Amino acid sequence: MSAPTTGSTPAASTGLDSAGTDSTGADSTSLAVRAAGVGKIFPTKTGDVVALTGVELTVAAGEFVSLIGPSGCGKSTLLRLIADLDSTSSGELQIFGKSAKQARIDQDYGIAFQQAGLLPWRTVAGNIELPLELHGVAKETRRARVAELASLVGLSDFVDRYPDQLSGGMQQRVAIARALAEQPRLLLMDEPFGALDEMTREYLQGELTRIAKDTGAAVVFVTHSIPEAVFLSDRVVVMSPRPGRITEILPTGLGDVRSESLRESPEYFERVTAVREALHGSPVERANER
Ligand SMILES: Nc1ncnc2c1ncn2[C@@H]1O[C@H](COP(=O)(O)OP(=O)(O)OP(=O)(O)O)[C@@H](O)[C@H]1O
Repeated sequence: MSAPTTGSTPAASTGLDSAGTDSTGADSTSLAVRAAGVGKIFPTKTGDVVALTGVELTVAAGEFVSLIGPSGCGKSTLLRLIADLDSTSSGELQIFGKSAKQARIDQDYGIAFQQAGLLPWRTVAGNIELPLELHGVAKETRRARVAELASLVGLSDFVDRYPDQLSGGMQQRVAIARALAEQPRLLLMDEPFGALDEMTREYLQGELTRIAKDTGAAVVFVTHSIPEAVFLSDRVVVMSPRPGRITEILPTGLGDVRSESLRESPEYFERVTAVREALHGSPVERANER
């Protein structure tokens, strides 16, 4: 993971000047994601739903950014726009300086969702190599890459198993390996640990920070969990609904290595409190609202 980059202020700016250069001097092609004034409206029978408005966000190469906010604030919509699974209604979105469509064609990112979405009739190896197979990668190359990825996610002894022979956490690790198969520079993850028990979840959080660091991939991670967002991220993006927008971006500044002891450190509690207050207001503010 990289050090926190652009600011902690409410996301009033992309941090980019007119030359497409951010405050760290990086040009837009070295940014994993650049969203400038991005909006999304879903027309429905009962009227337009403004899912996102004025989203300004940059994610640096190798940076880990979480999106957090109440249900319906547009977290998944933003991730789907980045993944080119849906199109923006306004604003500009670039992935490594390209359109979302071009980045999809170039396989610049891998995706993992809450449901692992494995093919039950294929083994672990068969699932991991699927994207490579679909893109015509030779069998020998696929085999070597599967071995590498299975080792990365700690499943070397399970490559011949089928999904229904694996725990939920192991299935999710297969999904992460599959998302990494084509060595993407960006991982898009929508609550990938949401369906797991707390212990497995914490274990996989540690694994994911290690994998992100080892591969150098940037990560955009959607979660409902404040501790999870803080533990994983270089920056936490706080969103609010009606219409969905970014209200605050908080750098965690917790350093590159995420050890289990971090979860009990004062710095960690401080950041968790800061994100909680950005989401819900301070206890005094909440009491005054009652
Ligand atoms: N295809 C669609 N058609 C109409 N409205 C949609 C569509 N997809 C999303 N929305 C609306 O857009 C808003 C944002 O939805 P989105 O799923 O992005 O929120 P979210 O923050 O990911 O929510 P959750 O945390 O519950 O998953 C919601 O009001 C939702 O009802």
